[in-house]
Amino acid sequence: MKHLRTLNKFFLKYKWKLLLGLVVTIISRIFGLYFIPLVGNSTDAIQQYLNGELTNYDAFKAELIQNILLLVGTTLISAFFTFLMRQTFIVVSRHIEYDLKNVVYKHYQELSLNFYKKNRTGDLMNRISEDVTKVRMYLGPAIMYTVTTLTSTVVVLIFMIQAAPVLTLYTVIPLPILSFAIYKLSVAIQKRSTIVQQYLSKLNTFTQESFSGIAVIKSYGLEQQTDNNFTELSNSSRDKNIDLVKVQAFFFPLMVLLIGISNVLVIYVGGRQYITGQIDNLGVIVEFLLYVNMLTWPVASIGWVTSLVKQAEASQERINEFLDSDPEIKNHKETEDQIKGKVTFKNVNFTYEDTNITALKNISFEVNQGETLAIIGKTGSGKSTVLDLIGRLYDVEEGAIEVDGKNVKNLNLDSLRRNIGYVPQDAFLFSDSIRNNIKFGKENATDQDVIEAAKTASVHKNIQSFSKGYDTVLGERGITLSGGQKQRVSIARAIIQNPQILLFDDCLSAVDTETEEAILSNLFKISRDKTTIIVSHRISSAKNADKIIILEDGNIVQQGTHEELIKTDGYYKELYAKQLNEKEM
Ligand SMILES: Nc1ncnc2c1ncn2[C@@H]1O[C@H](COP(=O)(O)OP(=O)(O)OP(=O)(O)O)[C@@H](O)[C@H]1O
Repeated sequence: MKHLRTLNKFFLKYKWKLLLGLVVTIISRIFGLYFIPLVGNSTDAIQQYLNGELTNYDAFKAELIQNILLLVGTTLISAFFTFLMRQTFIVVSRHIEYDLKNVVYKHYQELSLNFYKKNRTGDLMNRISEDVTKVRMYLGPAIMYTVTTLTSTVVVLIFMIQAAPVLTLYTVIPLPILSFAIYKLSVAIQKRSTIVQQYLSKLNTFTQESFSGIAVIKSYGLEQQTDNNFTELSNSSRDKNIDLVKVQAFFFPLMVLLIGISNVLVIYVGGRQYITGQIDNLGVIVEFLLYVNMLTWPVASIGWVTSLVKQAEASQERINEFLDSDPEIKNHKETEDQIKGKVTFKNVNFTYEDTNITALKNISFEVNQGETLAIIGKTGSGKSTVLDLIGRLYDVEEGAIEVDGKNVKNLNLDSLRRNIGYVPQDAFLFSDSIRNNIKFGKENATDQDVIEAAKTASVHKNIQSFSKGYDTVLGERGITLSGGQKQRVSIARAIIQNPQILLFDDCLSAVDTETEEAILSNLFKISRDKTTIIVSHRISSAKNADKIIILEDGNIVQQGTHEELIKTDGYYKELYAKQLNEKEM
């Protein structure tokens, strides 16, 4: 139970509701069982009247009517309290499920990129949905049935022992066997349902990927192969489901068999005791038959509840594994910082933990507030890594990265990131309206702000040409926009937040040189007091920058202005000549 201890704080939060649930359950059980002595009493009265021991017909009739009214009354009261019982326990379990999901989601958001690289999205989703649902089964039904079982068993046993102690002993003998058998069965069911669940996850991932990659599947003519793979997977999934159903089919017959054995024992032992005079009235046997049936479900539920708790324990362990993992990137300063934008790299070395690739080697440079730096280099030379390190998506071990002369590790993380407008290489747009995609950068932005940002990113005219304008809803991953349009919406999103540092990661690659020029000149106007770093493969993006650095295999191999670099032999000069040639052709 050690993993489930994490949930104790939630129990404390809802302690009064849970206590109320306990009281309500006890009341509902007492009233729920009260009808049994009434039935026994009525049977005895009928027996006495038939034997001639009771001669007054009116008194006999009055007793029966009184019993019937009491029976209806107590059952109604019990039903009402059973309703309240569900309203407390199950409602609390839903509240805790909600709280737990929020806690997990918030923690996920705080975890670093490295965590996301190590764990698959499907797994993350499963833990926040499937696993939390399993934990809810412990919080709601498991606790509710435990309380019901305990109260029912205690109340029933008190009633039974009062009526006939020896008969009680015989009739409860099969019940622990029933509980154990149900437990074994539940474990077998659980094992099989875990496998079914895994197959379901595989099927989901497969279908999701094949729909997302439908363009590749179609263009390579892979429909038949994909279809075959799907059929194979769904056949295995069906077989595992059939395995599960076979075991589940034992559940009710087993219960009926064991209830039957208890009933036979009541009739056999009770009958013998009645014949030998150890029991005075037949009503006791009738009462016991009802008691046994009232006890069966609670006792059977012990086995079921045990397996629910075991499943919840396993799920909570998986949830805790993520909850206990510390975000690698931590905020070391509570108070906010005013960011101006000067960026300095001092002898920075950086190696990716998972691939062991040293992406940056002894990198040093400085960009003052208001300046523009361009980073040029071949693919894989470390350009994107430079940008990622400024916003502390990763922390460096060797060397230092400073903003406004302070190590980024000592700045308030929130202030730092809010002052960075980052446009990634692969523009990611949410399945939402264009307006909201741009506003993502600044929640309280007005429509005018959105339009201004879109104008600066040279995408306003395109958006206006859509019939729904800024309200155009983008499909999953923004598929209704062209590559260049996506990049520009993504630029507008960075600009709207009015950050002090703008980081553009090769985000003009999909626009023509004319549009590129328009965007760069607009950016120049709005970023006079801001620091801009542009990563690019194109000279046209870099030529107006205050500084240009050339990266090769993680090293700075050249630096200077456009004018200086085109006069120096090296990568920049070659690239310039090549791109000039292409333009002329
Ligand atoms: N998240 C990552 N985890 C592990 N290794 C990485 C990661 N990102 C990049 N690398 C590796 O680090 C090196 C530098 O990559 P980086 O993305 O910084 O290059 P780049 O110059 O931006 O390339 P491109 O122009 O193709 O975008 C590459 O060898 C790459 O394989």
